[in-house]
Amino acid sequence: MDTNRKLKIAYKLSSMLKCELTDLTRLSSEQMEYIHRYIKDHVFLRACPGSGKTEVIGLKASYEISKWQEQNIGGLAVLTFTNSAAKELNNRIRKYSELTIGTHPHFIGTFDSWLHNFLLHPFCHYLTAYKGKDGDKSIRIIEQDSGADFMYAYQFKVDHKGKKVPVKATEYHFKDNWKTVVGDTDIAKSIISRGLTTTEFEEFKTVKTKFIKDGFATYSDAEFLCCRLLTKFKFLTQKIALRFPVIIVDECQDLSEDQLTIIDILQQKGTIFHFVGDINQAIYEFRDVNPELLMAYIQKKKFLELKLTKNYRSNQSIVDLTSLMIGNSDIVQANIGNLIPAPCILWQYDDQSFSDLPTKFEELILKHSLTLNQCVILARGKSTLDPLRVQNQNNKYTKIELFAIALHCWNKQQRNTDELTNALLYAGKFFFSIAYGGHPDVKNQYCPDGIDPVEWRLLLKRLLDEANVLYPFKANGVDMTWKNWVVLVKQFLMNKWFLLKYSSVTYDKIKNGIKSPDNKGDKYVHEIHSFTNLKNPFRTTTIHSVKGETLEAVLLISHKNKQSKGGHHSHWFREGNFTEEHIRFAYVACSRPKHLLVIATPMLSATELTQLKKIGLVP
Ligand SMILES: Nc1ncnc2c1ncn2[C@@H]1O[C@H](COP(=O)(O)OP(=O)(O)OP(=O)(O)O)[C@@H](O)[C@H]1O
Repeated sequence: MDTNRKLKIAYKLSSMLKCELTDLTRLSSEQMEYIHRYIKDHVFLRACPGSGKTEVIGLKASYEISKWQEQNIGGLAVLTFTNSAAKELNNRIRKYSELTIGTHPHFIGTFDSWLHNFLLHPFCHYLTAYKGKDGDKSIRIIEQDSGADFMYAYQFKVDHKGKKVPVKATEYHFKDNWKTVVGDTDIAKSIISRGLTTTEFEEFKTVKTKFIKDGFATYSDAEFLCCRLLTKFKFLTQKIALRFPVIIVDECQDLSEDQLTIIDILQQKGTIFHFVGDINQAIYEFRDVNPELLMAYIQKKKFLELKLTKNYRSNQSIVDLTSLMIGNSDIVQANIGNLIPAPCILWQYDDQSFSDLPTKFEELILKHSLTLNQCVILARGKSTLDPLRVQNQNNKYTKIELFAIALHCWNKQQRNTDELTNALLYAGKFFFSIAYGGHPDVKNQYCPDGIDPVEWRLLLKRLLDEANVLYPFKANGVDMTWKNWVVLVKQFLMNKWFLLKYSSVTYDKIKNGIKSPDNKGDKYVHEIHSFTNLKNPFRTTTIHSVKGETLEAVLLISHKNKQSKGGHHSHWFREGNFTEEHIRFAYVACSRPKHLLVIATPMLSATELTQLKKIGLVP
């Protein structure tokens, strides 16, 4: 698009929308092209990370809404997949358009809320004959992991691996007009994958039918029921297609198979679809999302493909590295310069240095004057991160301090999950280090070899409960010093030593190691409170939870062993094979930061090191 045309469109839009001319002149030709594009063609806007999708959809929707009166029928739907993304879209559209209070006849929200409000709740009872309660026939959505008591009415037992295993109606769903059952939990998947007998299949179906007839559905059931509704009641499909003649789907890579079926039915009745997204950021395989199906659909229906190829988020080094990860040979241009000379860094850790990673990251952040709360530590799974969530500055607690912290976390009023995890972790480390030899493994709360991890956890819980005599760290209402507290701890350990099954030493052998921290004998034990508040200063979270975000720096940590499901660096960087979901997870993580990306791996072989250097990481 030449400059004159771009300027002309910018003038036109600024007179129609609530925005300054400069908001529009900074847009790229690609962005402008899509915003100004005729709405009545099916479009796939293929966007690279950081290409300003949200901004572009906000402007596009505002522009279409401002012209909508002419069309006089139905409304525009702008759909996305998480509540936070829906909120952000809503804000952008309101910022540029005249929408003030409601959005009628338009709809801006999640795909699920759109489906439930316009199809499931008002019409599903025609399909299921649900009688409703007090005249309300809307469906109650039940979470897949619901532990509610009433769910026992929708549970049955299946023979599996020599045992009777309970299965709830929330653990699976049907597709293909009740012909196929799909597991949604590990156990249901495992049962279904070994093949169901006809009787078992019928039992799955009977229990699900009862669940649905009683007015309940999981999210997957809701999609299935909506597919059934649209297939069975053609007049309804026609009405929905007229009600929403155009639908824009943001983050289209997250569309599930059933959602795609719903789209296809409406498309055949005339609804126009605009898909906006990045196929390489599809990370919802667990709920039947397969980007290949989406691409096949786009090609079959001959969607017009437009592209956003400029990255406004990250510097060129980060952009180049992420392109290499997914085998993208197109040039993606970065629009910000390098603030840091070599912004893609590789660290290697061993068991000792692992816990120092946050401190090392903090030093780097401060050195480059980045904003701490815009920097995040990421891993694929929580287990990699658990040991890093809380620690003192160098994580070198003495044995007795570990025990005091464990008790402090355990006895917190309204203990949250982090505190529970930490209490077990610190207690595990304490008892492991005083009573057992061997290789410590943080994963199962330092469970010693030969002990069942569940048994170990129960033992830790029992010891922490029975140690309530040692907490709070007071005697007769007065704060205790370490010197005095050690005496009580020793007494406790002597009495409870028999509980530490298979310990490799006797209490007598270890008792001298139970002592006050160096130079702290006369200090108060309760000062440990401030230790436990010394959280690692970073948001420490999984890749899933930063999807769609822009950050200043990311430390992405590889799990230490290859057995981790997609959490090890060898699952992320695969020459010649770019289709696996593990790679897309790493791609989402690496494409979040603006200025700095650090990848921390366990010690690497020479070949691995060469491979990581080749994609642009600097050791
Ligand atoms: N034309 C532009 N000029 C300057 N900055 C822009 C432009 N378009 C978008 N941006 C900025 O680029 C950043 C990334 O945009 P955004 O978060 O919308 O990307 P995205 O396409 O949704 O990325 P992802 O899919 O990776 O989450 C934002 O800070 C946004 O304000």
